[in-house]
Amino acid sequence: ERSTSSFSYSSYHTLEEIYTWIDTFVTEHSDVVSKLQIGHSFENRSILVLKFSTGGSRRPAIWIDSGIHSREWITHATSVWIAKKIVSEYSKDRIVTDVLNAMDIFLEIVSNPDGFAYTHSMNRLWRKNKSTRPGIFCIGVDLNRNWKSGFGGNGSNNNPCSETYHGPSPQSEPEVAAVVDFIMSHGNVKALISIHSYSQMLMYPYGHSLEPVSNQEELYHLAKDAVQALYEVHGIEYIYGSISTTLYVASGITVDWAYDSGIKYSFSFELRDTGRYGFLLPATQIIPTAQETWMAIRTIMEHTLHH
Ligand SMILES: CS(=N)(=N)C[C@@H](Cc1ccccc1)C(=O)O
Ligand SMILES: [Zn+2]
Repeated sequence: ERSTSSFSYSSYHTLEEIYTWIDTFVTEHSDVVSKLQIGHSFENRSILVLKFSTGGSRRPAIWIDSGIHSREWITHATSVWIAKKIVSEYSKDRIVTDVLNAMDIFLEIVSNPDGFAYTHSMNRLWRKNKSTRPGIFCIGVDLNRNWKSGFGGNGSNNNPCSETYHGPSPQSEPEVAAVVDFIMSHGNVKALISIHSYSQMLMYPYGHSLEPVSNQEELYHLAKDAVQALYEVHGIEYIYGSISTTLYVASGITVDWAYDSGIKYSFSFELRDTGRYGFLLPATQIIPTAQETWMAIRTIMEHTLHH
């Protein structure tokens, strides 16, 4: 469509609709937003990242990704709404203005485009990417088990038919390698937020081990403040803590790699709900979910700016 104001933020959209929206959004806000292509998926779809920047060069940055698990549709929809929120709050909201005057924000809305297209075409509950390998008869790698930190450990699976198949080697998947290459070459990413659904949780490393990270106290209190900011919007309650102690042991995950790569503010969200609808969250909950999630993310951004 010609303008993002005719886009329905309270509906779920296809990959093509989101990619078209991205082009319109960048055109409309070209003073602050640009579109980067950081790579291609296994099936050769573009992997796109929105860059929010008000100037400078190689400013400290915040990375946000959603949709690594393709069936978690609420996460892409939340990221689209948040993209719009960032540009509408700049020069209005003091925290957003301060953040964007000092830092860049990178937002990868569709981290698993092949899987996402497949959830629209063939299998709504597809989770993994769509990679195939000779002699292996099951499709896809769990992109939240393919990262180097703790790769192949407990809470990931060596069986290609498993939903938590970690792949043949760390970063074997183009969708993961593209993000690793981008963040490593940028070299100044201070915070990473990886958005999943569902369970209503805000978690931080480690997933692959029970040992606390060095700044565990700081992350605990930041998560507490973020969850409180979220709660104040619609009264939705989140639990928070380290992944391995709050949820389960999971190895080769995004936030463990980020943390071990020096990104000390690494978080993973599990958005609404707690299982009533699960991955099939009704579209009527998109905007309320995005509104509350934004307040938690804004809290994390503010802390990152000042520490
Ligand atoms: C329901 S789910 N698949 N999003 C749960 C998700 C939990 C998790 C999130 C972040 C880091 C580690 C683990 C996973 O198993 O990958
Ligand atoms: Zn997930």
